[in-house]
Amino acid sequence: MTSTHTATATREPAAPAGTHAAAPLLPSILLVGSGKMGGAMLEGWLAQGLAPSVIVDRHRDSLPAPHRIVRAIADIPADFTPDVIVLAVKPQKADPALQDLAKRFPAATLLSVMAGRSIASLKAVYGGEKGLVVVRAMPNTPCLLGAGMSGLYAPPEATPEQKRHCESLLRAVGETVWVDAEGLIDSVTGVSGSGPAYVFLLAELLTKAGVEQGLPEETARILARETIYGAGRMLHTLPTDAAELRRNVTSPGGTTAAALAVLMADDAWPAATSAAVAAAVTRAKELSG
Ligand SMILES: NC(=O)C1=CN([C@@H]2O[C@H](COP(=O)(O)OP(=O)(O)OC[C@H]3O[C@@H](n4cnc5c(N)ncnc54)[C@H](O)[C@@H]3O)[C@@H](O)[C@H]2O)C=CC1
Ligand SMILES: O=C(O)[C@@H]1CCC=N1
Repeated sequence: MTSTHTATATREPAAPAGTHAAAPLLPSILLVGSGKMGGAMLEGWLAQGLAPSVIVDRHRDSLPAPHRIVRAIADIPADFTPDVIVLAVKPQKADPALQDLAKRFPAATLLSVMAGRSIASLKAVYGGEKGLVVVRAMPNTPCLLGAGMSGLYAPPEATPEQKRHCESLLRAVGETVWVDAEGLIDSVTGVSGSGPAYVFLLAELLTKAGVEQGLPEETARILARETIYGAGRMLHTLPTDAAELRRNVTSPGGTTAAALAVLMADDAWPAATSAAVAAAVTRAKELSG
């Protein structure tokens, strides 16, 4: 994996939505799909200063001027040509949108955040027109708070400007890394694209375990949530790596050692985490199209 933004180089995430109104303009976009992922990115982009853009989604009603919202690709204003088309619909539902986009924008920079769908499959559906360049990205929903993590892959034909445009959009909502093989986007999906769900599951399970140990549910929920937040902040902020931070909590012969003996057994978290990430990557490859 290559990284133009290493963890140390871009340690601080983009500011949360609403705090960077005077930031330089991001490129203009045509965002197709403003659901959980497209909508999360859009909130950050709007806060950061997006060049006049158009959003296509039946399920979104309003957008601040000068941006425009339309319900279908056929309704995109005739005077509008985006710097980047961002495709954030479900991978299994992208083909009709791709075919409509191809008629309107035969030459375009397409930034796909869809899990699995390969560049080859997207270009095959887009048609034989010359000039389509597809960059793939795998963001995650913490983009909503400017704390996203995105992996990007650009094919050799992508120009520096196309790469810069795509990277600037993801950098506006969090941290970015470039990978140097398209298949590694599936690996990114298994780790950080789906990753927030693993952490939310941990919060659910810690809450349940706390209740089993006699805590009121709301108390257990707060303990779990704030523990994950605090540990995440330490990981993000301190130069210390995760293993060292874990050891710092673990007194010899103490309570944490007792818990970790259960969690770190070969057939417990080490095996379950590897199998879970592998399952996500396998599913991404099934969706490749
Ligand atoms: N949810 C997540 O955490 C992540 C999702 N992704 C990717 O983002 C994409 C979207 O996922 P979600 O946001 O979770 O799904 P979603 O179902 O919340 O959003 C999809 C949106 O696309 C809209 N849509 C569907 N067909 C359309 C069309 N032809 N034209 C315009 N809009 C259309 C729907 O109205 C909906 O609002 C997927 O490809 C997924 O793989 C990537 C990273 C993380
Ligand atoms: O579950 C999914 O397929 C998408 C991609 C990564 C996160 N959500």
